[in-house]
Amino acid sequence: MEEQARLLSSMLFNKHRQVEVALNRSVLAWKEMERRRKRSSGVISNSAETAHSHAVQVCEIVAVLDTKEDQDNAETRRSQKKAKQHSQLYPHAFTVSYVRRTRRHQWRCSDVTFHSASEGLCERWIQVINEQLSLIASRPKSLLVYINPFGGKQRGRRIYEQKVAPLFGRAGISADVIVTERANHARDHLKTEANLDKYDGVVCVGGDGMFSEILHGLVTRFQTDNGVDQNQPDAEMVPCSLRIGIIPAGSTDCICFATVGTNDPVTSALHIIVGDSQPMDVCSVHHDDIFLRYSVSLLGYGFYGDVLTDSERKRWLGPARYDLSGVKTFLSHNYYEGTISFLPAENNMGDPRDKLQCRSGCGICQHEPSSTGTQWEMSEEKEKSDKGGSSGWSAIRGKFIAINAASMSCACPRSPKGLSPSAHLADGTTDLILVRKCSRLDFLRHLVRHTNKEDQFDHSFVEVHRVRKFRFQPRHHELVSLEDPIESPKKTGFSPICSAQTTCNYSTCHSSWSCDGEILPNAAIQVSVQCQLIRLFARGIEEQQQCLLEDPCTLWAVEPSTH
Ligand SMILES: CCCCCCCCCCCCC/C=C/[C@@H](O)[C@H](COP(=O)(O)O)NC(=O)CCCCC
Ligand SMILES: Nc1ncnc2c1ncn2[C@@H]1O[C@H](COP(=O)(O)OP(=O)(O)O)[C@@H](O)[C@H]1O
Ligand SMILES: [Ca+2]
Repeated sequence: MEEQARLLSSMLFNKHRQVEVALNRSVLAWKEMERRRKRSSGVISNSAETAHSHAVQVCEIVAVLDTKEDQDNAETRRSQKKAKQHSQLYPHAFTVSYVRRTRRHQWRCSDVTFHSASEGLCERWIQVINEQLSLIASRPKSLLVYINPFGGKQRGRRIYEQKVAPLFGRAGISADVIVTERANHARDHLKTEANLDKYDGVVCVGGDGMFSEILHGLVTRFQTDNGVDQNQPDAEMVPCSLRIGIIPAGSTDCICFATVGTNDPVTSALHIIVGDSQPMDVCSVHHDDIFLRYSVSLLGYGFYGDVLTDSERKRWLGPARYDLSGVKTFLSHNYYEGTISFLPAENNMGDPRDKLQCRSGCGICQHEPSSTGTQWEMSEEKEKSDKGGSSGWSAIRGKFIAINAASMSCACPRSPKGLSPSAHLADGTTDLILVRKCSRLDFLRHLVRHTNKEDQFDHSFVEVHRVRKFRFQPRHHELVSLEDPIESPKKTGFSPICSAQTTCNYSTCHSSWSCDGEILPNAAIQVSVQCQLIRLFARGIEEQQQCLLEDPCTLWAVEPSTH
């Protein structure tokens, strides 16, 4: 940690022990005086929080508040006589609320209260800490919150009111809350009505489907306001300046899980409060040059499309609908024919099998969209110059059980490493996973590997490509010859378990695309990745060692500038 001058340093009391408290521009630290004397010959620990020395990054302070009389008295009531005397001697106090990391990427809000005999000193501490917090421009002050009361286990409203709103209140964030009354309420409100100038961000309380509504509302609003025609697949899109926060209250919560590392409402609320920012790729999906939808997580045809279609009929089951539909779809064991064409990403963009996971501060995602745009233009150039010959595009025709495009890992509680563990959140590419026709047992092996440490791509029937664009054409669109009738849907291995089809028509011989949990109306699609089109109130998944400050003791090394 770079040594910085202290802004403030005082002898205060915490839990009736004398502590030296010091603040510089980046760290608030405190250590017990008595214990320090006792361990003069001992080793000073390097960790962020030892028994004697504590440090909190200023950027992770949630709030500092004057500690009210009644809190003080409550503390006194709990303690013994000595403590009571102590609190009479030091009646003034302030409380710092800060982010504390717990297990599995979860954050909690902890409090530390410092007491003093001097009211003025406490006021000074509150003022100086607040001054430092106000310098953090990335922190939101005003938010627009949409709650889906019916997402997941229908706990969205309660989660917001009980876990999130109190934290926003403590951090001094004002929030306008809209509880949605119908599907697409949030999307439509954002598209046309909401006065976005009033807000520093939009918060979505719900699942991936609800996030998708917010995404569509915001992205469409920004394109409309800037005269961008979304029906043009090659239009240069305008990034959204408002960040989106996700309070997970859905069934899969993949977008939250893959960007934060957990689907925990309190953790998400704290990432919003500290003003995190995580850029994210968005795929635009078109059919015959008509805009269909945007996707940030999974575009899945075949298996995942069929699971979703079936699960929609079982919404009343809540999140369990996916398990039931998953088993049913697995047993159906359908495969689908078609041609997938794709424009591969440049070699320096890594490979879906390179085991380089996208983590907080990921180097691959650090490129500004403009620089990635340059590479993109090079690909476009290559594509144009090669027209008629062997272009940069590749095409694969085949029989597929699943075609998945994962623009991020798609990690979620069901699959903690995700569909494509090395996919990047903001690199301008999507990982195309092609699962060819195989036996049920092989497909089961492939699925099970999503839940353990084995490589789900290490099968002869699975291939994976990192791409910037792709197109899919189902076979029934390619073939019109009656001499080559198409059966539907195709079964592999055993005889059909679910309803057998004997004739083919458009509706039965194709699957559907699941687009972040919404069904697309067309099977033939064109997809382009729009690099870093949106930003979330998140920071990507933290490496474990990022959870510790380097050395809180460095703050003690410099002389105080203020007392
Ligand atoms: C034998 C064990 C097999 C386990 C396989 C697990 C593989 C799970 C990968 C899940 C990827 C999820 C990608 C995200 C999809 C969501 O957008 C979508 C909608 O979410 P929500 O709005 O919150 O409901 N969820 C799904 O499509 C669920 C897929 C479940 C598949 C079993
Ligand atoms: N008030 C509402 N009534 C009905 N549907 C809604 C409402 N608000 C949002 N939705 C829709 O509910 C769907 C599922 O929402 P989501 O929050 O993702 O829950 P889940 O993860 O359980 O699918 C979304 O497609 C969204 O458009
Ligand atoms: Ca990506």
